[in-house]
Amino acid sequence: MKRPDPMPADSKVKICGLRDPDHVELAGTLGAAYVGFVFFPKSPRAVTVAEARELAWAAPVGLAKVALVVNADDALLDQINDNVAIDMWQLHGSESPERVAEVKARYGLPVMKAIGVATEADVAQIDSYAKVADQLLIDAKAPKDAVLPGGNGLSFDWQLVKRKYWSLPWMLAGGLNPENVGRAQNLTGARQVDVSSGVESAPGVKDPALMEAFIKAALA
Ligand SMILES: O=C(O)c1ccccc1N[C@@H]1O[C@H](COP(=O)(O)O)[C@@H](O)[C@H]1O
Repeated sequence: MKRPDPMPADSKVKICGLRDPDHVELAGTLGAAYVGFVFFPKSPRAVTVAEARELAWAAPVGLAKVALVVNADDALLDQINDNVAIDMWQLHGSESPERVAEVKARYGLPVMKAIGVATEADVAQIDSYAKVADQLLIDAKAPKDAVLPGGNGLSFDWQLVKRKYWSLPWMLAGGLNPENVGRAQNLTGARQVDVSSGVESAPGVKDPALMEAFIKAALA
């Protein structure tokens, strides 16, 4: 079905939580702009630094490799930075704006700050990060008892960010899948979308057919 408000030609897709080099290559071939590697041990998508190094090698030229960390200390960031050919940090914990600025200065790589949204008040705090981050990732706020701060396959009320303007690029995340991504893009105006659970057959297991369906739908 044709969309009433077609996405701009520069829509970008991030596939997060990849653990198989073949899937990294596939993501690039299918037209994803970013892949994410999760350095959070509690996640079913967690990879070691050594594994991520191999995954990064599998990425076709032009596919940006994003290191997802959660309240990581400098020791872990140094280890990743020294061993994995990453292009961007994704800070997905409760990092302060000051910590975002520190990470950016320490490594000279762009930083994408994830912000969990459930209410207008959450949306309001985005502005403090817009001053220091290179990109924003707007995700569903994790439930209080959740083990993971993201990657839970939960979406939020997209009306909260409908056609919002920030002075830097932002990415929509949280519970996206091949069926709902077009609607989410149309409603929010997001030019970038990120998915993890929505392209999996089981937690941590990416499904190539779902990856293809998602990327096609998001770039349509
Ligand atoms: O994917 C994970 O395991 C994860 C762990 C810790 C923090 C964030 C994580 N994933 C990110 O969460 C969002 C939404 O994911 P989903 O599509 O709802 O599963 C996405 O940005 C992932 O990068």
